[in-house]
Amino acid sequence: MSQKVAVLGTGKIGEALLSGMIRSGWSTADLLVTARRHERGEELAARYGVTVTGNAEAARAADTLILTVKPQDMGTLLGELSPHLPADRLVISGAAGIPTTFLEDRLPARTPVVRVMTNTPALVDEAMSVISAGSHATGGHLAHAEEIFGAVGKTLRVPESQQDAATALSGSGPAYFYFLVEAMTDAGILLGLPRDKAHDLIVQAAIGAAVMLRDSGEHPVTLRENVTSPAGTTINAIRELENHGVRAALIAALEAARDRSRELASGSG
Ligand SMILES: NC(=O)C1=CN([C@@H]2O[C@H](COP(=O)(O)OP(=O)(O)OC[C@H]3O[C@@H](n4cnc5c(N)ncnc54)[C@H](OP(=O)(O)O)[C@@H]3O)[C@@H](O)[C@H]2O)C=CC1
Ligand SMILES: O=C(O)[C@@H]1CCC=N1
Repeated sequence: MSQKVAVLGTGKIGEALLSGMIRSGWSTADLLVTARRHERGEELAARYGVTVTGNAEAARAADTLILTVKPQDMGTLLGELSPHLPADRLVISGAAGIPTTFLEDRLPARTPVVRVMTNTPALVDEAMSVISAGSHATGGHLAHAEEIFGAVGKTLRVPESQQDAATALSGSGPAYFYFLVEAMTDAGILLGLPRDKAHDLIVQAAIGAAVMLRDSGEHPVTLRENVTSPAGTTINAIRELENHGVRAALIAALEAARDRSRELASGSG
């Protein structure tokens, strides 16, 4: 028997997941989506050939519901779907900061809830989706969440107490790398390179470094030391990074992201 999956609140993350599920072979007949705006629903139906429906109907029809609204919209969405949700349906939340207890308190008793923090590289099947069980979710529910999010990249199970940290590292993580690329491209302009060439050089350096980090088995320190010749160019740059406190800035930045994730826990922040 086919399992129906509904994506509720299909914005950037919901669409990234939906498109990945279709790319990886899910039948559109088994997928439902909801959107707040009529024109957004029409856009998704035209782009993917999926059925667009209301939140109440999705709650009644789907075996698994994936909620990809903003944390601030989660309370309203749960209010819309909860009265229509049959027992034992799996509810997966993709929202930053929102604890599984927030959903459990607003859904029918003993509803299994799984919390997932994915990231935008889902669009190119290179996401990291960090998965935690709520109090009524079983290993089978976690495995089902892994099957769904495995369509768009890697998955990792963590205790829910680590979700705010995971959100700071990997949910927000791509933004830090885009920021670094943007800043280094500006440096290329300062050094007299045309912007398009500076961009290409930095992006390829990022891709090469990322593949080596993933595939070489070497520690990042070793990889950096291998680039850093005695009395060479790289050590001059590293000294400036240390002088400007870049390491401390990154630690503080991720701590601030973790703190914001904690603040979102009420769903109203
Ligand atoms: N963007 C990212 O990099 C990541 C985001 N997340 C999490 O994913 C979630 C979604 O983020 P993102 O995709 O960026 O946000 P978007 O605003 O792009 O998507 C959320 C969508 O939900 C819709 N929506 C809101 N309320 C309802 C409702 N009651 N019924 C149906 N649809 C509704 C919104 O409609 P409308 O268009 O009218 O606003 C919007 O299209 C957030 O909780 C975020 O924390 C997680 C990992 C990474
Ligand atoms: O900035 C945010 O709140 C979302 C969650 C993780 C990435 N983007």
